[in-house]
Amino acid sequence: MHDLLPYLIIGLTSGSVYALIALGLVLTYKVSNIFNLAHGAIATVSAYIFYALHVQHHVSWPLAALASVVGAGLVFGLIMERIAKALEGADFTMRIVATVGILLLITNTCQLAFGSFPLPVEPFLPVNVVNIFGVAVTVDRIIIVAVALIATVALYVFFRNSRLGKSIRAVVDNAELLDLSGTSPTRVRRVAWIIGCTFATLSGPLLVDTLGSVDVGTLTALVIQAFAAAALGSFSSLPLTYVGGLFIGLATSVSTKYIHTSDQIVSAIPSAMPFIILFVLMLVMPKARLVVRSMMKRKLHVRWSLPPRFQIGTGIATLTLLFTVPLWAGYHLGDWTAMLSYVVLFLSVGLLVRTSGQVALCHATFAAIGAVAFSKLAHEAGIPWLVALVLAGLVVVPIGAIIAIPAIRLSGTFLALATLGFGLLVQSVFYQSSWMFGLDGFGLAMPKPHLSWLALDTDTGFYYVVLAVACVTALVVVTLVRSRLGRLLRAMADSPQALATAGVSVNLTRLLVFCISAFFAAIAGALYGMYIVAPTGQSFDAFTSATYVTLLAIMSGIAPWYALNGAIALTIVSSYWHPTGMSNYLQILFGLSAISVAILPPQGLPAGVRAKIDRWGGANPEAPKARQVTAPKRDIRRGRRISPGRLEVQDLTVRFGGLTAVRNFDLEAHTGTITGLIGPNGAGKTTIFNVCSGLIRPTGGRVTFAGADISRLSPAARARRGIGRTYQHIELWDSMTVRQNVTLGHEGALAGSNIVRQLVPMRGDRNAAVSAADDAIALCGLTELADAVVASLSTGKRRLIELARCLAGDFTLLLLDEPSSGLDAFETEAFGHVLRQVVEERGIGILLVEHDMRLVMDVCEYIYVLDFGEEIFRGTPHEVAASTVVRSAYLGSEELDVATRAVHLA
Ligand SMILES: Nc1ncnc2c1ncn2[C@@H]1O[C@H](COP(=O)(O)OP(=O)(O)OP(=O)(O)O)[C@@H](O)[C@H]1O
Repeated sequence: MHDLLPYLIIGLTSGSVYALIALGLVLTYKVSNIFNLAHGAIATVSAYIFYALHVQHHVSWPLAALASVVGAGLVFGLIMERIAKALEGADFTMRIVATVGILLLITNTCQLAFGSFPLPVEPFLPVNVVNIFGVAVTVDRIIIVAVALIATVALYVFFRNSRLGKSIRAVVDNAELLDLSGTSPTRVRRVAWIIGCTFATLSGPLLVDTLGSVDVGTLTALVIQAFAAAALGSFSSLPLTYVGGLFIGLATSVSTKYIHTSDQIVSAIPSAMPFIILFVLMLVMPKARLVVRSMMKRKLHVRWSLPPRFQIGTGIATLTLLFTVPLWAGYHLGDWTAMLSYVVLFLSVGLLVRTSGQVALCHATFAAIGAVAFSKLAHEAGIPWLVALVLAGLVVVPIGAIIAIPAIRLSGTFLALATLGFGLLVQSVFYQSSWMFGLDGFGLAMPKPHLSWLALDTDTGFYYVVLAVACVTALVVVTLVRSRLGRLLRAMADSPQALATAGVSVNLTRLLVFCISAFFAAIAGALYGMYIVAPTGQSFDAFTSATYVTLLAIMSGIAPWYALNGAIALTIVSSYWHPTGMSNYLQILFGLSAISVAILPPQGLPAGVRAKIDRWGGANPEAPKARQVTAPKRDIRRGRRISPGRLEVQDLTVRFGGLTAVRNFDLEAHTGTITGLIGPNGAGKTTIFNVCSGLIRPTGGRVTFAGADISRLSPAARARRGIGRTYQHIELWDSMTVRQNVTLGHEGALAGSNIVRQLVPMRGDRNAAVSAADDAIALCGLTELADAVVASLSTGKRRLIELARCLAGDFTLLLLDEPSSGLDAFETEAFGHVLRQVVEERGIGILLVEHDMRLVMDVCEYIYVLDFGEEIFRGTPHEVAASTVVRSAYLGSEELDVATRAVHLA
């Protein structure tokens, strides 16, 4: 034990600093839903201000510390609150992009001002030694631990007892309510941001004292320790976050005592401890804790791209230009080669981030492993160049699959965190090992392609090889984006839930896209490594993955243009124009662009100009033009009556923590009828739907469909069995057209859980899907809007599209959740008519949750009435209308009165 004490003291000291940063991170996350990746960078600023005042201008350390902690804390608190407010309507991708932008801005400004090398600082806290349990401890360590403890206790007491602290807690729970009570949520959030940033700035000088130097990298990367500590505190509990920080410090320090080995990988474990903890926590933490509260969905951008004719023209011109590069590039040729390898990398990143909407921050790691695998295969094993390149890509595919595991559990910021943690873990444990780049620092041997009859290993020859690989990659990615998988990915980006309830095994889709993306990133890494000649770990720094994602977020255009633009911005600009600090200025520009793109999504070209270009290019995609729909006079599926089935819910109970949303509920819904499920707000209707479609696991009870117990089936499997649904809060694939949405409603079950079918349709699939979509679109009166992008349509139309999507699918029972809300009286009547028609002609069943009682009474044959999660009545519309129990549950509801009168008159 006595031997252990020094490690415990070191661990407590560093852990205290981690705890401080983590507390600030949690506080700001709680009030704004923003995980600030730049939180460590804010600590860096205070460290540099302290350095400038104390070391360069000889200000006494207490004054320098006060100025750097309070000054930077206040300024950053105010700035960050403004940015967080501007980001309120932004989706999670843009939130991540904005904070990476801030990180780039801060770190590169610091590097311009103070250089990239560590600056030494003499310890300024007292270093006299005191004896604790027989161990000599310097006073500075005691001070650091005490400062963190006092700050944590003060923060806790402030939260519990002060009015402002209570307001901060209230703003987390219900900002509107706080506003109504007369306290400005903005002011409260501002205070929280100032406190949060001050906790970061406080850790800056403390860490400088412990490390004896200031540098950008170390302090900025501390955000990972902070994230790990915050994860241990479930991203919400301040005391647990403090304990989490201490735990990480202790785990790191104590493991150095016990891990003494010559094995390079095992010996790297202590320094990688925070990344290991973060990654493992992301894998094992209960999913419920990883749900971001009230996070905005992906923004509804109506994407515009050049008409195909112009794209082909631009493509030919670009290819011609790229083909002639060796003729005029001179000594810049190498940079053009690097640029092309980045095109491959950015296409791979874009497939994940832009097409499928998943922010993964580990592509630098995929690239590093690809480079290493290629070196081993081509250099050590002597495998022919092209085979080695493809094999290097394939080696990384299983790693992509492993990363897809957290992607299945996590989304948004948490996926970004887990993947960044993975990248840093690989970097700190494996980069220096002989498995990867080795300790000698000489770099990998990267053979270039060699043919006896063609000079491929010259600079020019190699340029053309990389150009060829980039073109093939672009072709494959563009084809993929336009293929069935591309449609699934775009749908997944907009609403994975809707995709799952359309019958698609979304996890498989995720797995596929991660594997494909990892494959191309590995190829890019190998090519980039060949360009560098002898790459080392530094060529693939894990943090650069965040820069790639940010860069892609600010680039316009569809594949492959965004990749080309991004690669040119990253490599070619600084190749031709390189004043001192150019790369820093460029990164600052990326950072500023990322912040502005996140805050103010680019509007692109004015609509008039776009329309003109569309006309010149012979396309007019934005105008909702009525494509000649070949809807048959009779629905081709009308003749096909489905076999009778029954959805049965037995003894269902659903609890959310202490709240029982549904209690011992039974229900039957038959094919060939419309069954109503009504009840006041909060009665538990949507919860029952979620259980039936597999989105919620009930606390008790079971669900059977067509005689089979489906209680344990996934949402996609239930959809494939014939249960379709719409959502109370419309879940459409907003970036797609009406026709694409409805067609995918049919294609979903065909893609299902089959890896090949998700990639390529069977013969005839496409025609069947288009035909089913045309029918459904015509049935719902949407023919005129078939080519309109759904994001641009009214709520009423969007409800109809959701119904059409369901009708295009091969479903036998539809769960419709408040489908008429947003429709006017005329549309509702027509809607009721459509429902009756499909039930009559196709024989499907409908379970209808609806607040429009007139519609319910009009179309339903049997109705279940629910209140506070329990059935209060069941019967025919007449019986329901006559029931005093129902009337008292709906006390004051005019709708019920009107509808009741309608029933009695009928
Ligand atoms: N994921 C959840 N976590 C905690 N509570 C939940 C969750 N989902 C629903 N609830 C609660 O369960 C109860 C039933 O909600 P539900 O949405 O099923 O009601 P509803 O009848 O559909 O209401 P409405 O007509 O307003 O949509 C409500 O008190 C709601 O706040």
